[in-house]
Amino acid sequence: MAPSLSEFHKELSSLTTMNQTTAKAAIARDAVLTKPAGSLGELETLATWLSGWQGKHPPSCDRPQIVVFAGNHGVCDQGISAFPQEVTVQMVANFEHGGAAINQLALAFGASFSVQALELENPTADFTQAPAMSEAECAEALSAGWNSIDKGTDILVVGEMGIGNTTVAAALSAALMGGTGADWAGPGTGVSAEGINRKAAVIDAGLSRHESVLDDPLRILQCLGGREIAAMAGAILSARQKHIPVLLDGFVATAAAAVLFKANEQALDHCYAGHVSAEPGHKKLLQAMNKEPLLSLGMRLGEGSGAALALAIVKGAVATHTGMASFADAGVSAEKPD
Ligand SMILES: Cc1cc2ncn([C@H]3O[C@H](COP(=O)(O)O)[C@@H](O)[C@H]3O)c2cc1C
Ligand SMILES: O=C(O)c1cccnc1
Repeated sequence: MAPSLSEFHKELSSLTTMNQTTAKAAIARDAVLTKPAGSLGELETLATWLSGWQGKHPPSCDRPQIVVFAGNHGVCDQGISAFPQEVTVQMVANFEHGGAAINQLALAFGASFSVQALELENPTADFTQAPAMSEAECAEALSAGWNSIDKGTDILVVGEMGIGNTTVAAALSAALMGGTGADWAGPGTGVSAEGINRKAAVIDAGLSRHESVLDDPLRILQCLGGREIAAMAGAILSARQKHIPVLLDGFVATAAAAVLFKANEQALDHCYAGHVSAEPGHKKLLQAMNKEPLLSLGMRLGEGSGAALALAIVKGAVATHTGMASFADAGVSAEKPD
């Protein structure tokens, strides 16, 4: 049977929850490791978060999976990117040959990598003219993401490639969080100030055309989104139901996640923000969802690259949490009472 949006609505209303027993086991172990209490800062929070969402203690970061989804956007007809649309399919070939930034980051941090091209020869409709996708197309893209997670994956990074998709992410952000095109449009691949104004006007046109669906996040995704963005949303939701924590990448990946957040404010509790992108809308979008980024490196690439770098931090959290000695085992004196 063809997938439908109602199945994803159903998943969003029956989310798995964090395992309190394994989260507590992590907190208890943390308390006896040979360091002053709290001295590993965010690494301690990460170890507990991983344990809780993986539902196991000790937690692991041995089988990270990075999946990049690629899609093309009809809204490119409005002249909203510094690059031509054919770069999407050219970059897919580059990913397949190992030549993109994300290939090198996957290698550097021992992650598996795959790319899924989603009907690149058939771009979504220009959202200023029509819904970007039919309901069936949107559900199909969500399903592609839902089915993309490998057996044994213990942490997931989703990334994207799609010329024009910072305009799409900004339109989604405005529709989901409020505001106008000017509040969310940014340079993307490097458009001029005039280009940013054009992006803002295109987004405003999309918002007014699809005004009637703005109270339903999955309809917003269908009307203003794109295939790679729907696939990222499907993968993030699938990871939740499979007890796999997720690292969020930049503005575009976070806009996909924001669809889930607006449908259910608990839907991203299994997600950590890997980094904050230089694309200006990203910081605002993270703030709207109460997410603190792990890294801030001025990156603005997408492809999952910022989240892939954050794998190094998560690996550090797991290594210290699992490998350190306890005060008792190491014969180190514990803190004196006051
Ligand atoms: C060579 C190249 C590699 C990329 N890798 C990611 N993106 C990023 O830039 C695009 C979004 O920016 P805009 O909305 O301005 O088109 C997306 O494909 C995103 O993944 C790239 C862009 C280019 C040109
Ligand atoms: O932050 C991102 O996801 C981003 C920024 C610029 C271009 N592409 C993606």
